[in-house]
Amino acid sequence: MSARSPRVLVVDDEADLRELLELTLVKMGLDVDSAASLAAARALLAAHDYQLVLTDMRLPDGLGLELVREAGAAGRHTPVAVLTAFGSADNAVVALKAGAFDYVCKPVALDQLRLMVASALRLDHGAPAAPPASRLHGDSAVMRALRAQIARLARSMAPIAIHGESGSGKELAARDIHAQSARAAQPFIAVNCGAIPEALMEAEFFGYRKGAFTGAVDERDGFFQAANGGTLMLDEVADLPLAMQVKLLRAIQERRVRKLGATAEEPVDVRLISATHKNLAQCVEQGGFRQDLFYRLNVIELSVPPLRARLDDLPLLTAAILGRLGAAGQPVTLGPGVLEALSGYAFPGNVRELENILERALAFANGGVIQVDDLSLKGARDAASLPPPSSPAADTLPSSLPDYLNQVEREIILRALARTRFNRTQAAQLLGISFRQLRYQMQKLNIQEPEA
Ligand SMILES: Nc1ncnc2c1ncn2[C@@H]1O[C@H](COP(=O)(O)OP(=O)(O)OP(=O)(O)O)[C@@H](O)[C@H]1O
Repeated sequence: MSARSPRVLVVDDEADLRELLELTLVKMGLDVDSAASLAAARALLAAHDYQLVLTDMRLPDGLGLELVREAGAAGRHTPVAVLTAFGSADNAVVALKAGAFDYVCKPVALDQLRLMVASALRLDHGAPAAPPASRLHGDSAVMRALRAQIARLARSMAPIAIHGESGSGKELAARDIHAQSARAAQPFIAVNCGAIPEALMEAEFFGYRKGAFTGAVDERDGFFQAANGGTLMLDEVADLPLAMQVKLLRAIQERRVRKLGATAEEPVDVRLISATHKNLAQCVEQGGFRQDLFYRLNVIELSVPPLRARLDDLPLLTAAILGRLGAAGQPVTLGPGVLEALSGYAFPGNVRELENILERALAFANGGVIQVDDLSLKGARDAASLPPPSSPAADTLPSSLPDYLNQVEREIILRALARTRFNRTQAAQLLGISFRQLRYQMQKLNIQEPEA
């Protein structure tokens, strides 16, 4: 073996398994050392640099977890992966929480072992040398702590659950984690779990073979295959129907998925990030979310604070947003008192709402200078707490809730379209939804552009 091969340490007291692991790793072109106890492992770790340590959980003189903790405490960046008995989610989760890079279930599936090892070795070669600048602007203490936490978490495979109000920057945080990880060159796929019709979910997540169902004219990959080697973000994860939760749990445990209509499963190497603005633990208590899936997804929690809890960030955030808005033409600046006015606002829609407020203000502003009046903050508050003109009186109820909601939605979309002269991109931005969502809702509600 050439001196430049990556060096890996295998720690296991079962001679058979140790040999199998050694053989597999040597075949991957690696230099392999092995140890049968913690003491032997420590001696080797003190003498050599390893790119990966793979250790059994239970060793004659202690727990493999101790190697995980020691690597962390010594500030060594050696990733440590743990072998755990199949089905013992506890061990896997405990190891990840303690800072393990990843885990492998016994009996060891060699294809999965190879994927794990390859992904650990990318830490040395694939991770961006200088991690890209964070997309999360803000200089408040909470924001700085969040960025530091992200930089730490990016190096492992541990699933991360991001919690935060709508528009607070959860997706941005997830993108940061991915961009700072050794997976950065692989895909980042974000899925809005609330936006997929239940009947299509399995096909969307796992893919399908040609002819699996009527309309399956070609073979298609699902989100898992698309994110292979990279990161899969499950946004609005609380909206997953229970039946899909079961299937997802299975895919996560087995690290394999089966396309609809296929007989064989395929291994997938995907880091999971989930996000929700709901209290997931409460959803579990109320029976809307499976405890076992919660446990698997919630290994490491990241919380993105609402904008009103970090108003110190307003100057930087505003500058960044204005920089973007002004990029097309003349620079945009703020008139006197504007930042103060913004500081007094509660931002129920968080940074996304700040973006909308500034964009709308710019449309009203003269000469690229936004004044306090242009912000129409009060209006923004009214819009948030809506009652539309045709709302029923407080003590009456609509005869049909869906019809009533459709009517409300229709009126608001029409208002936004009127304000933007039927520019759907701008109208979608005003409403804080995507262009596609707006187009879909317009079709659903039969809103048509007036003939010129
Ligand atoms: N700290 C920040 N710095 C700069 N831009 C930010 C920051 N936080 C959020 N944004 C911007 O605000 C908008 C909303 O952010 P993002 O989509 O990440 O929020 P979210 O929490 O995922 O929202 P939702 O819950 O609705 O999915 C985006 O346009 C994003 O670029």
